[in-house]
Amino acid sequence: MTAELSTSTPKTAAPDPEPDRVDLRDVCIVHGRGERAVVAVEGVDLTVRPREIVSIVGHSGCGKSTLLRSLAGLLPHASVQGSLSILGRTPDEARRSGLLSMVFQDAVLAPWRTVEGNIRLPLQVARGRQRRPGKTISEQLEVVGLGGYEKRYPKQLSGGQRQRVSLARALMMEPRVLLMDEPFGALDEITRDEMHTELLRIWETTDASIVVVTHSIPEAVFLSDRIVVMAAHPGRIVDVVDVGFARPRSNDLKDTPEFARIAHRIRTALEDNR
Ligand SMILES: Nc1ncnc2c1ncn2[C@@H]1O[C@H](COP(=O)(O)OP(=O)(O)OP(=O)(O)O)[C@@H](O)[C@H]1O
Repeated sequence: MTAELSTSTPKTAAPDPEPDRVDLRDVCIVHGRGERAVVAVEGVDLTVRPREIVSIVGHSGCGKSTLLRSLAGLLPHASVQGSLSILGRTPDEARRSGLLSMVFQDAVLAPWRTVEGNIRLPLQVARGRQRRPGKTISEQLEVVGLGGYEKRYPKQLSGGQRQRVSLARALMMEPRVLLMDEPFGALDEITRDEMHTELLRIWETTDASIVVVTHSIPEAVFLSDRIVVMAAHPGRIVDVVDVGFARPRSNDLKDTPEFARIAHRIRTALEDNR
């Protein structure tokens, strides 16, 4: 499906933006222009409440990463239509002020910098434009279970440890919204399970909402308060599933019938909308 959007469309906050939530209204995102334009996302409405964890699942190419990148203000303004409000601000403003940060699948650490140097990097780039960090680097490393690792280099860390550093870096400015794109996709299953409980433990120490893109249904069910199921051509939301498990959650939850029931509903929504 192709479409062309006005290049003058600004990426704006919603008309009456809620100051405490992420709000998307009728968001449409087009990659490219003219003949080559691809409608990656169409008609998306989504609200993420304070301290909510929302997962986005869907088949490859349905627009999950595109949607997440739009929330982070990482797409050209002209490609995004509709209103996006991050705690009453535009995505750009939210990212620049440190209200929002992002974790990617590959930890994206500079190999020539120590753990400490990697965590410090975004603070140096921002040079005072952001709010002051709430914790020291050492304190933040303690939070992610890597106390004493300041002087190590990325190559001296396991995949799970690198992702913890990436998380520590993202949390330095104490963001109110954390966006995660397949954060554990490159990890083996055992480490992944461990990182699920670790992420929830760390999240308990913050006041952040999390939006996480994942290909893993169990990961989505385990982490989330709500799961958004997307389908492709064009990328759109086809189901939203509430997950009511109490917190804190332990990995035993994954063996329960209720967990299986929710996972089944998600799988069915994905199959029905292939
Ligand atoms: N920079 C780009 N230019 C043109 N088309 C793009 C660009 N980025 C993504 N697309 C297209 O937009 C659609 C959505 O891509 P996106 O990466 O958001 O999907 P996804 O659901 O995250 O996929 P995956 O699960 O494989 O990562 C796809 O059809 C993709 O080919």
